[in-house]
Amino acid sequence: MTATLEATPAHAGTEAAVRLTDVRKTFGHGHRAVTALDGIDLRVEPGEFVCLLGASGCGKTTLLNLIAGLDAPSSGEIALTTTRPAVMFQEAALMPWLTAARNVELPLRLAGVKRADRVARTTELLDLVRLRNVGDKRPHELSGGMRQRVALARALASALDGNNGEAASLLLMDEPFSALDAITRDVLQGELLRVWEATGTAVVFVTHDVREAVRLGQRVVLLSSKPGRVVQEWAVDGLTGADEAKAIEKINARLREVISSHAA
Ligand SMILES: Nc1ncnc2c1ncn2[C@@H]1O[C@H](COP(=O)(O)OP(=O)(O)OP(=O)(O)O)[C@@H](O)[C@H]1O
Repeated sequence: MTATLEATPAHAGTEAAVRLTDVRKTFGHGHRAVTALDGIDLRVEPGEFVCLLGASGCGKTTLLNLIAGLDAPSSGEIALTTTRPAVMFQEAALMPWLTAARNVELPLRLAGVKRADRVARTTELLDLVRLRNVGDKRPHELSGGMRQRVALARALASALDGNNGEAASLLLMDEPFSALDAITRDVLQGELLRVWEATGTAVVFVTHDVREAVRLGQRVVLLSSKPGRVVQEWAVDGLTGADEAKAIEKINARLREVISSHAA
């Protein structure tokens, strides 16, 4: 089950959805400089679901921001096949004065998509996240889980290239369910897997929850802290029952080891 980054020769010839080569990120200068990430090599295949796992402060958000193009690496290379990755954060950050449907439609409007196409695509996306009946509600009228579904639909809308209606080819998610209660989180994880299967998008999902990473991901990539480095990765696709439990236990043990070696 355990694999190293080098152990993916089957994809060597194909173009990756995301490819990071020797990426380093330092914040600040001189004796105050903090190296958040160092020597990160990572490849995510088209349509692959990868979970980035690590303790608080190990650089997960920094890495996602770099992939999203929200920040630039200090050195190294980042290559994406899409120019418009979809991004979803812990907080839904919806426009409170707009209805759910208008929130989903907003990125399409900003991209200059024609009204009839916008309406059709918004309806499709609300259907995809099972919110068709609440399109006319404002964010404060929705539950936390519903707001995150709207945020997911909006993220998918923002990733469209022009008005050709193509599904997102890369979805970047930063602990999107961590503020939700356990039952809602469980439901939303299932919904996300359904949306992933329906759209065929590649997903990079940041979490500090091993159980979540193993349930969702095809591959779990563990980062160390200060600086963040890839320490190990596991293929976890399709694991259920005892195999899933064993994987969770194994990854948890390794995560604890990484945290305690950092604390020592
Ligand atoms: N803008 C910034 N300026 C200075 N240091 C920063 C900045 N952003 C992040 N850092 C530092 O980089 C390191 C990685 O931070 P990052 O937020 O990426 O970690 P994380 O793994 O996402 O943490 P958490 O799980 O707690 O959200 C931390 O030491 C943090 O203090």
